[in-house]
Amino acid sequence: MTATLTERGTHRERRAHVAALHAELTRYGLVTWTSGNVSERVPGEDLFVIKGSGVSYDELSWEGVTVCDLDGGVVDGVRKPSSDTDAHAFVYRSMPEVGGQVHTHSPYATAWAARAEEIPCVLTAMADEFGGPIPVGPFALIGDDSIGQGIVATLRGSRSPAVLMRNHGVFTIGASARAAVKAAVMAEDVARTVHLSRQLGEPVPIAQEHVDALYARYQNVYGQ
Ligand SMILES: O=C(CO)[C@@H](O)[C@H](O)COP(=O)(O)O
Repeated sequence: MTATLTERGTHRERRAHVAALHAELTRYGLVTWTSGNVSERVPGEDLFVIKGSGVSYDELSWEGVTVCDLDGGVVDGVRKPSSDTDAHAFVYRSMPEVGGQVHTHSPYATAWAARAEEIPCVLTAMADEFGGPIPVGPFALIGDDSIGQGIVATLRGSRSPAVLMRNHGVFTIGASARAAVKAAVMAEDVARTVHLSRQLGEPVPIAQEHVDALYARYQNVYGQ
């Protein structure tokens, strides 16, 4: 990652959009202090925008979001980009269909990550959004593209847009940053419900044919 840190004010609208999406992370209780981040690809430009490292959510405006190239180098901005910039860059380079990414330490889902245990598909809402269990990715150190490699290795070929990176937290992908935020919100919701269910006994799995049918309906028919 290079850091020229000069502000030219490019991609201001997308940076403002990504800055505003961070409010969803606090709204749903997915992050504490300055943990977590959101990024979004700039279509057609081999660039993405990502939260500045350690920037307070209360102060986050477009200037708190930095423009990077797909190697993680800073292109425009006055904030050093997120610690996870190289990880996000690796995912954007490896998965052209990904338009947005989110990272959180949301408590219930991260509790599953701490146990390196996938969340089994025992809720229709899981079949809808994740198309099966939420998988666990490998342990990876923070700061280079190791996390990105783990995300790609786990999610490539999976229907889940979320991975629980072992001992760390939740990383989600989507066609847009908003879609990745939704996956992060839903991941925490089902992590909590399945945890509660396990306090009552053993949750009942959903048959694969029903998971497939639910996923197809939600992805293709649900909504307006
Ligand atoms: O856990 C990590 C690193 O993966 C981050 O979520 C930090 O919690 C926030 O880092 P910045 O995005 O602010 O650098």
